[in-house]
Amino acid sequence: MTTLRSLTVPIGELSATIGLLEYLVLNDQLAWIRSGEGLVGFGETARFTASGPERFADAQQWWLKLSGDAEVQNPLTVPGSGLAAFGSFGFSKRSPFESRLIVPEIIVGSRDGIAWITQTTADPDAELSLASAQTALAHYLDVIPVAREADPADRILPGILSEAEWKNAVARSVAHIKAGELSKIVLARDIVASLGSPVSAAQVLRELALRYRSCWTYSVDGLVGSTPEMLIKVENGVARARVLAGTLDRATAPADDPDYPQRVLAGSDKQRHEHQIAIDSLTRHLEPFTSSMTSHSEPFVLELPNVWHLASDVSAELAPGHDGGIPTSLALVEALHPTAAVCGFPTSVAGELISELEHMDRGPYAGPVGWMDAAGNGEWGIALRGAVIEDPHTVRLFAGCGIVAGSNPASELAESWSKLRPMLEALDLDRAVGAVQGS
Ligand SMILES: C=C(O[C@H]1C=CC=C(C(=O)O)[C@@H]1O)C(=O)O
Repeated sequence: MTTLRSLTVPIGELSATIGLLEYLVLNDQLAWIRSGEGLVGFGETARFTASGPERFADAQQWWLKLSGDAEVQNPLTVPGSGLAAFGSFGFSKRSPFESRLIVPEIIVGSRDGIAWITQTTADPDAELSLASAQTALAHYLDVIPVAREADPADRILPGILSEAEWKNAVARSVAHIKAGELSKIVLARDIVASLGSPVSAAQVLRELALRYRSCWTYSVDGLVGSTPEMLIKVENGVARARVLAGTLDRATAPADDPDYPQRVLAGSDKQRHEHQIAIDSLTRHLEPFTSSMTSHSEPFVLELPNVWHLASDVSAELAPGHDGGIPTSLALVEALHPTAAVCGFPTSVAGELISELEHMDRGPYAGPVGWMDAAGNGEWGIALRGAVIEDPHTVRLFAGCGIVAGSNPASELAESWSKLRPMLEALDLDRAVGAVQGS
């Protein structure tokens, strides 16, 4: 294995209004942005790939060795500064999708008003200095951004299942739940954006990061989106999660009824049941790694531009493990994925039923996506409200819905469209939806 060298240098403050968004220029951009802050990566110095049930453990082993051997110069103590990797993991242990960790050549980071640049090289003779980092960054930024216009040939095509087939799968899920085999399953579907002119991933990311400022906008190797759900983040020994389950579409909400989300979402037994299963699964799996844990006693209503969600924030002090060390963010990801917000309960029964009823490989959709650093910190969202860019003209969008005994197939289908909307808007395809609905 090669030995990496990395240098981090603080840089002046970023633009207060757009922050890191000005660095979103490439189609193969690595990104993790919330409210203009986070990490943006350029180029690639090291990569790890794996699939199967051991993908998290293998990635962890690779990262510990790589970061342990690296020569790191980092004057900052900010999570994400110094040597760091972006990552995306497959949802299923049976998926052929290659989970990956990527160490970029350049990272521009920003957090709580502190900004920095990190350069990482595998070349033992390469110069590492602020000047070399700025030269490399300038080279990546030296592209003329092409503004993609909606193309008359743009189409939305049905995915693996037609709408009727997917509603049938929801009805079959409800029957399994009523038969007592499981209490919740999260059933997903895909649609395909077929584009007349090539997609601009950078433009999609900028649109998402501007519209969904409170979400985590991500981009790793063609997986792009803006997720409202934090699987786990670790910062200096403290873990935090944002659990979501329970959804209400804002597009069909009455304009003159401010209590509507509280009454219809927070007041719904069906939605609260769906949420409770998700929060229970997260806290049960996180608890063994903690010395104390706090969460809201009641879920709150999270308002996003497209939907309202029932949400619970969890925070926990991490306890040292058998080796005396605090668990890394990736170790927690391995323990927590897949939660009942994207799989169901019991996990194994729901997982089996998902493969039987969805008829598709989720790939990285609903898998962990994010970054980690050499100190064990990291932020791993759940790859929701996103898409896979399969080629410049083909983008596959995914959305899923928690199904419980009280679920109705037509309502779940409508809910899945509300979750597809962020990506459809970012692709300028939201007006084309009517053409495929009802297929
Ligand atoms: C599975 C998805 O959303 C999950 C997260 C929040 C709310 C959900 C729900 O209400 O069904 C889902 O559990 C998705 O967006 O594809």
